[in-house]
Amino acid sequence: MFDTVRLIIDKVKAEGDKAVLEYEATFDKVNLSVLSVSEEEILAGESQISEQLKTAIILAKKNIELFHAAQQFVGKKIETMPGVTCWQKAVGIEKVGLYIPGGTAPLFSTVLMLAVPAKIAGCKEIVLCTPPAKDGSIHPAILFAARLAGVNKIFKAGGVQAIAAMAYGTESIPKVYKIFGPGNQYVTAAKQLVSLRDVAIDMPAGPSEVEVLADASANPVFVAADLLSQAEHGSDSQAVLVTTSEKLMEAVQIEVERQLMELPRKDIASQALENSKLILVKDMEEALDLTNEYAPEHLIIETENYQEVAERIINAGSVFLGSLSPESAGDYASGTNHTLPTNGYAKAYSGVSLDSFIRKITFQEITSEGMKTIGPAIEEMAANEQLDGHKNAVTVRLQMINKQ
Ligand SMILES: NC(=O)c1ccc[n+]([C@@H]2O[C@H](COP(=O)([O-])OP(=O)(O)OC[C@H]3O[C@@H](n4cnc5c(N)ncnc54)[C@H](O)[C@@H]3O)[C@@H](O)[C@H]2O)c1
Ligand SMILES: N[C@H](CO)Cc1c[nH]c[nH+]1
Ligand SMILES: [Zn+2]
Repeated sequence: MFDTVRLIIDKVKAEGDKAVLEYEATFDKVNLSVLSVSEEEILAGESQISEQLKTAIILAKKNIELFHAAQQFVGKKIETMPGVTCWQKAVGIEKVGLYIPGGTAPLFSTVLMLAVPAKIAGCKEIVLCTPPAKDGSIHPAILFAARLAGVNKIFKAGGVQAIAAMAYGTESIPKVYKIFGPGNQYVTAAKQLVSLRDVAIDMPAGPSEVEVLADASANPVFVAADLLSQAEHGSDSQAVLVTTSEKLMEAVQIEVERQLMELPRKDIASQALENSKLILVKDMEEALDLTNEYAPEHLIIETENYQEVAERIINAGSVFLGSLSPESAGDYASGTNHTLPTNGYAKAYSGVSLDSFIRKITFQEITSEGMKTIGPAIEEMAANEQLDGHKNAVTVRLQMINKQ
């Protein structure tokens, strides 16, 4: 797969819009003449959305805003020695590219998860790419959420070609400094390849995963619903139950089969269930070891003492506590971000947050008092690294200060 992805990236890098348009015809089966979404299309899209959906999107945006605005960095000035002051300032990344998946479902909720923190961070240019439908349109809710959250430009491009276009720039799609957003295995591979040299990325956020960690107190109807909620994302999604109760496991198995039949996306979900597992463990210790080793993107803890269990989680993307906290809450509207590391990457990466959209610049200011105290140590270290130019930059200042 990486070879195919590399080929697409190279062609987009060399041929720009022409290659993106060709790949849109190949992979999304759509014949486009332009990639950018016009103002008229955005307005027409907005008029197609029901008032109920607008209200729900506005509610979700408000919660996501509240949660991410509370993550604002407050840089403290630290006097490391008298007269030597150091501090950090957070600055938004100027140009960011958001990828919104659209292959199997139009994920307009992901627009909020990425554009809301980008806006709070102060990113100036927020570009969005998403695959169009076969008639060349973009789902109206994607357009509505994008406008609401402050996206500057929207383009009809999906998959590898979209990632390559944002990484290198084309005639119409601007080059950005960092690319964000989840996607299927092709999108994730493309993000990893372009990030080797040319652009930053948030993290590998691939096919969705959920683990439910449950004991005998859990409700099998809820557990089955949670497993299926992620299985329906794609045939490569994973839904895992880890439980200390054989009785619960059997009840969940029956419930999954029953609820699956009622799901419109039962074909996708049943393929995902083939990569999924119900695992019986001997005790909570074994459950915790297994969970921390799996490092699930999402973890739902439905046990009697879920707060104690949660204290012992060290590897997971986002955790949902108790029987009334389904993953769907975090996927849409509780306020936390749903763009999260998959495939074990939660051991090393955090999900998207306000921090993902900023850099911290360090500052320092030294007074003559500070230079007198710190200067000799710098001179000594520079001389021993045999870097006399460095030493001299301090010496000339100390000479001037000592003359005063
Ligand atoms: N980890 C997270 O935070 C998170 C959040 C939301 C969604 N997701 C996941 O995002 C994924 C979305 O996937 P999707 O497929 O629906 O949409 P997508 O937009 O990621 O992928 C669609 C694109 O894939 C490309 N493609 C398809 N087949 C190809 C091929 N054979 N070769 C090259 N390119 C090809 C096409 O260009 C198409 O535009 C799901 O797996 C979902 O679970 C993850
Ligand atoms: N569960 C996905 C994250 O892995 C996010 C999502 C969007 N819409 C519904 N769910
Ligand atoms: Zn989901």
